[in-house]
Amino acid sequence: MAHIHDLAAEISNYGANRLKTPTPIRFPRTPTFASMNKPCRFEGDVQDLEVTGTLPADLNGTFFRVQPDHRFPPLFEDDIHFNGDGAVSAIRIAGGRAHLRQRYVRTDRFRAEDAARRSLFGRYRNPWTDNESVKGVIRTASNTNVVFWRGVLLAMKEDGPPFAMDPVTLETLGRYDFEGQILSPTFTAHPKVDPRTGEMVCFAYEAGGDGADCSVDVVVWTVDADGKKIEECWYKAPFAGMIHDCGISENWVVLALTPIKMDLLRMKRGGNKFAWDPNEDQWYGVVPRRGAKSEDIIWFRADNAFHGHVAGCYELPSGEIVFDLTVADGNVFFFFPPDDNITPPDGVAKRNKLSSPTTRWVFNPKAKKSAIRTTEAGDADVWVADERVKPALTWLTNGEFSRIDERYNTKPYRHFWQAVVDPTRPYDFAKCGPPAGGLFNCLGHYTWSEDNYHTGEATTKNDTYGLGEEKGKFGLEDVYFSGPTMTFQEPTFIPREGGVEGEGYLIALLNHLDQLRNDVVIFDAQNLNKGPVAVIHLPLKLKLGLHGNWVDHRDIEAWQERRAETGDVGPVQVAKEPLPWQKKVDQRNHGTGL
Ligand SMILES: C=Cc1ccc(O)c(OC)c1
Ligand SMILES: [Fe+2]
Repeated sequence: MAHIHDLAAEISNYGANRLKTPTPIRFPRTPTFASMNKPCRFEGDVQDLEVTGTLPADLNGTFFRVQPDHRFPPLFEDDIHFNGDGAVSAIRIAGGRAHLRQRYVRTDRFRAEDAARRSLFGRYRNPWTDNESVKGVIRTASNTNVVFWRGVLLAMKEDGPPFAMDPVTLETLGRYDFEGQILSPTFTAHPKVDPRTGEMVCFAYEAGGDGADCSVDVVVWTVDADGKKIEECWYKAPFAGMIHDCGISENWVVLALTPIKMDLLRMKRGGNKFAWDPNEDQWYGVVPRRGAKSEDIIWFRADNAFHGHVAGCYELPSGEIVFDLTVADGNVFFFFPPDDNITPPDGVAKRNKLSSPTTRWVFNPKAKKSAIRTTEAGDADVWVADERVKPALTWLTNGEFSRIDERYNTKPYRHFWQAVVDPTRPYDFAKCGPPAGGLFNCLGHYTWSEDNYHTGEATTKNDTYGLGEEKGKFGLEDVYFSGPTMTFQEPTFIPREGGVEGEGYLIALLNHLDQLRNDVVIFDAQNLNKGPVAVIHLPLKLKLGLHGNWVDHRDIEAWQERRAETGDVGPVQVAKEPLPWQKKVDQRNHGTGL
């Protein structure tokens, strides 16, 4: 008889792709749950982490980041990383010491599954694959971003509302509806704060119904620095696709609509929510930040491509909008392949290797536009620019997760940072296997050249706009290569108090793919090539996360005072009532005696 350890690899809880038994706990033996992405599921605290180098004495704050991390084995064996429960890590740095705290976000989804001690929610953003018992329960896993807002940490995923956590204890306080002001079924994971006004500009897509009906309704809000919703306007998108990130300039919001499309029939059949459409354009919706009306939107379209994350967005003296983001030349989300019923397989262009340059668009918000009608938008107009757009500039950086010094949101900026893919560097495949999540083996610091840096006062040399293909033509590159057994997660910029743009530190998680363990690395943000100034060693493996942010501890303390019972703002109020779409589900269930 085989030894019990030899059997482990052969035993599966799945048959025909379905979870057959919730116990004993066994995750699928698929790449989604292997290597760096083996479930972590750790909740706890580690005080006084080991450090190599010296933690800068002026650092007093917390690096918050979030990872998808399935609490239970999923209902479907082929489940995807993006469907994991949000687990928030907080790296608290002060007085030259560092500490780790990690907690799951107690979403409604988490609580329902925790009570049942098994998974109940099915495929990514497809409620037709759920257990009947969770009908009407908010499905979001809050696994994409953690944003500090007016004293609370908001854990966000674009398929549902944010959940508020205490930034010190990481206790989940509850669903956050902005004190009853925002009741949409969905909410972005990429809100943007205007450093000049303190406003948060946010949006939602698939926002018109229950958040799972493939609606083309898009909404953009502004919440002011005092927490009051001061702007709200609803728009129609040309199709039900994904709008993951946005940019804000002083007067405009730019929404990037990516050609991965939802399909309700496919969902009802138990299939994927999204499918890549290689025949669809990439679109950019431009709307005014103030006093907008639904017909003010202008959708610009360009050749098919896949959006990454936004670096900067600002206006030129001409009134045109500069919008910079990485744009890949194929389907980055391989787990949402084209739908054979919609895109015949032989019509799909074969792409063997994706390139992901930093792409600059210059949009004229006054461009001529025409109304089109679509089945999805019904009687409503969809406003589309008459002329297609082309990139103003394509800088052949090859990375993702662009970040800037966010004190320069809405303004001309000079610096950005990315997790960089450099396939020419050595990689130890024997020790590491395929690099889970992508070969982000470098961190890059990019500085736009004089010609491509628009201070807002200086006039622009228009001749620098052109389709240059040459690497390095558009600015300077400062890169650090981690080594053949390591990759990076998204970097976050930490500004130095009183410093100019880009002066400060860069913090990121480092994946040791051979040891299956993580470090936290801190660099001088302008000298990545010199290597980290400090490395914090975590005694465990986290998972591949999405986004993170640094919060200065003085901000947390100031808000603790304001949010005390006796403070001028008072304790945060979490949602007290179900969302409007949930109330309708309740009524339906009463009607049928359920
Ligand atoms: C990176 C983008 C992205 C887009 C949608 C998601 O649901 C998500 O979950 C972690 C991540
Ligand atoms: Fe993102």
